[in-house]
Amino acid sequence: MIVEYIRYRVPDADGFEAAYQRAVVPLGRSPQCLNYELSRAVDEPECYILRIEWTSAEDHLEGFRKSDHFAEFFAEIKPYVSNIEEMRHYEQVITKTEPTLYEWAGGAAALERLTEVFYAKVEKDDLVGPLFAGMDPGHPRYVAMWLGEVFGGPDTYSRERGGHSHMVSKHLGKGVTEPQRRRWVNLLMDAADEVGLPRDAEFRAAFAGYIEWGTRLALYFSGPKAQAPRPEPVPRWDWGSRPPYRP
Ligand code: HEM
Repeated sequence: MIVEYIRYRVPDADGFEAAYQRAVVPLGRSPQCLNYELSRAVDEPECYILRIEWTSAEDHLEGFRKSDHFAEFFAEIKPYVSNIEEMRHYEQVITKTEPTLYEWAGGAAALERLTEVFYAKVEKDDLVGPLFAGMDPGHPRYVAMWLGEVFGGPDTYSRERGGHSHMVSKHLGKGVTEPQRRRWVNLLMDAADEVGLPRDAEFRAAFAGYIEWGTRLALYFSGPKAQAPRPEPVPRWDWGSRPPYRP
């Protein structure tokens, strides 16, 4: 993640804020933008800072800047370009951070244990087993790499396995049914208990949230209406509205 700061000095506060209200719609829709915030200086109301979290500087410059979202965004804020005093990408050096879901889960070793136990169950299962007939022996490890990256660990899946589009393409045409999706979820949750993934409510809610979301996407991408995936970064999942409980 990289943070872009844009500092403005703008006399026309109302017009500027209204333009940004419109501009953040395409900005927020773009997959490269993780978050944004526009703030006004309390002691000097002409000064604004726009803070945008991007998945990476390259995703910002090569992905967002070349997308239709950028064209829409730029059309709104173009009149204020000459008011920019600084525009830079910043790397975080020191921050107050929560542990990632990856760290909380126990890192790569815990996720590899999880997927090993899970796929052993999958292979024996009458409903989902046939989908995985002839499965690549590396599959459990690849899925552990994917989960690790999603949950805030290293970007190994992107670097070694072709990232988001490769993962999605593996599901195309598989024709997964809703009962199969649900069985996949149930078996994964059983495996999570069996290998001792943390049982606290906050972790399990975030974990289940991603699994619910991810399996519903897998269902869609495996089905007849699926469109080929657009290039986009591996999704990142975090604690949501419940950070880890620490008494
Ligand atoms: C959160 C949900 C899911 C995640 C994170 C996930 C993850 C993955 C990943 C990373 C791959 C590609 C591995 C590689 O790099 O080769 C893959 C392939 C596959 N997934 Fe999923 N998946 C999910 C849901 C599902 C569901 C619900 C099903 C079916 C019930 C399913 C069936 C398959 C199959 C059949 C393959 C191809 C395996 C092969 O190469 O033979 N996935 N999945």
